[in-house]
Amino acid sequence: MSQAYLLQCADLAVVRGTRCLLSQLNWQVKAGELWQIKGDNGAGKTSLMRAIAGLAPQSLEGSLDLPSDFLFLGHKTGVKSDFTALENLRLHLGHTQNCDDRSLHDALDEVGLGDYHDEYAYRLSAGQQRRIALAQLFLAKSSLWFLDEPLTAIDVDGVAIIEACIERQVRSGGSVVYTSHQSLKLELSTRTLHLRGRGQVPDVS
Ligand SMILES: Nc1ncnc2c1ncn2[C@@H]1O[C@H](COP(=O)(O)OP(=O)(O)OP(=O)(O)O)[C@@H](O)[C@H]1O
Repeated sequence: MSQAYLLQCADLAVVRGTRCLLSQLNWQVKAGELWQIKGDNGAGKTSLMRAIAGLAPQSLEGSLDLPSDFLFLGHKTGVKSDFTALENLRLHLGHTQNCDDRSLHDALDEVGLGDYHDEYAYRLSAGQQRRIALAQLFLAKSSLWFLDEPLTAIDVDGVAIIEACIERQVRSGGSVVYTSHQSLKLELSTRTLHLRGRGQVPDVS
């Protein structure tokens, strides 16, 4: 893969069941770029991200090249209710990111969960549970982030935290690909991949 590109898709198609969602996707993401995947409900934004992230390999056709250490935050939190906030964060990071306990605590503080490190997730609100997952943005060393609807259930202060994380990632030479039905206020130019649904070729702009 060329050094300049973090993601390269060639002639990609995404299929769910018998339904082709998109086809002939030729798309490259360069280091330092911010991309928004747009499209109506059901156009295939989540399916595309999950397929690229390797979570639904059976739905993907075509060729794909990306770094192995990418970060994927799905629109479902994946938080386990009978684990504490700290345990969940440790679980999310798995073996891929070697983080000491201090860094984990600091990340939970950064997302406003300072008083909840040892609270079981089932005792946290929807937005607080989501913030556990978002704490990864303070720990991930990945060059490429995929964020699927990161603003879901997040309040105004939380949105500002996510915006700052995205800005920092892109300005430091990483790349972010995100979906959102809400607007992000970012001092960055954003490129767009527009999914038109029904197996059509997406627009790149
Ligand atoms: N589990 C599933 N099995 C089969 N088909 C599915 C499944 N989940 C989604 N689909 C199909 O894939 C299509 C795209 O869904 P997807 O969640 O990728 O859309 P989206 O663009 O992210 O939508 P939204 O904006 O509503 O989140 C849906 O219209 C549906 O037909």
